[in-house]
Amino acid sequence: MSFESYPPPFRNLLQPPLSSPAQILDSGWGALNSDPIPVVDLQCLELGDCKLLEEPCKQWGLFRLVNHGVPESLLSQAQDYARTLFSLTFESKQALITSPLSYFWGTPALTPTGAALSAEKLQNINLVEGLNIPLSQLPRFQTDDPRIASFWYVILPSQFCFTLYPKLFGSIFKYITTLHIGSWEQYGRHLARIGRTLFKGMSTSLSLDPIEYESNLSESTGLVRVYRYPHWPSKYKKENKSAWGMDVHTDSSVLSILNQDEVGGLEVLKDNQWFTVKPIANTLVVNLGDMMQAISDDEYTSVKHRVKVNEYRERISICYFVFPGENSVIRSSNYKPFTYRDFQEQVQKDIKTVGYKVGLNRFKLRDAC
Ligand SMILES: O=C(O)CCC(=O)C(=O)O
Ligand SMILES: [Fe+2]
Repeated sequence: MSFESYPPPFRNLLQPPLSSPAQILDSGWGALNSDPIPVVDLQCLELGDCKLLEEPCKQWGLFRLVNHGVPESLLSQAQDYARTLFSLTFESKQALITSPLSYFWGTPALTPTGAALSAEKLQNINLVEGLNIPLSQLPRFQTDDPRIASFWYVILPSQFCFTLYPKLFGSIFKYITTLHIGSWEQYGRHLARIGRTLFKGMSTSLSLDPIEYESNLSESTGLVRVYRYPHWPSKYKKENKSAWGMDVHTDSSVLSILNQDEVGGLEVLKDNQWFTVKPIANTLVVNLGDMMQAISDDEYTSVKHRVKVNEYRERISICYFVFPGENSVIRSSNYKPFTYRDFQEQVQKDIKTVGYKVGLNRFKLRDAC
């Protein structure tokens, strides 16, 4: 572990990792069968079995996705690039990661331009660093650094790759690209495809109006957040201080799709009980966000979740988020009509003034409470 790669306020909290047994990712049906988290098979959904979404979306607001069609090598390749990128010094990350990408730390709450919302207004600093990648703005991105460019390419939907390839990348990157383009360009496409299929299944299951279905999920809003959580030294544990990578929250998205490495730390709340979402090889984790709860008129749940930092090892996770079109109006009987833009503005205001996100309750009709 290199201390220089961490934001200065994290450094005096860290100490060299204690040796820990190598962790091996659980895999196979045995691991899935002994796990309380519900499992959804994307292939069954593609064949039209939308009923299988009901219990996970209503009772949990979260499920594990299998048979998602993303090659395992692509999932781990993205994690490897993220690890390399975060191992750059803090100062290089600040200098190299420029608009439309952004580098943030201490909180996952960002302004619309991707900057971290002022940490002193937040209740707690979270032990997390992140890279924010708004997919539709990639054509503006330019860098010659092959480490960033190659990570970048993993995420990029294919149409952008081909348009930008000649303009953006230097000769080293061109070489790397030639070797890997076939697999890298698939990553962005796969996540958009999965989001689309899931939302279609949910809309069918909820009998949503097809016109609402079109406007409530806007692929052009898709963004990727890449996170690194440092390990948490045991001396702090002895002092009984708690350490969170991310405080309890709900996502503001329609859907969030998570690719996590083997370290683990994600927990979800169901019926007042916290459950660990342990890493299982070749599975993705899907969260329903606030927009999905509103679209479904509270039939589905925007799940409360949090991330604990690991005592021994840093963790990488990569999350794809998709939202409604900024100006498309969400109409449901429990909420006053609002757009995602209204919602975001309210969230930003609440974080600045009260220190946390109030969320959907701001839009709930009184009679519906
Ligand atoms: O890193 C994770 O496991 C979860 C990230 C998350 O909850 C978020 O980005 O909203
Ligand atoms: Fe989240």
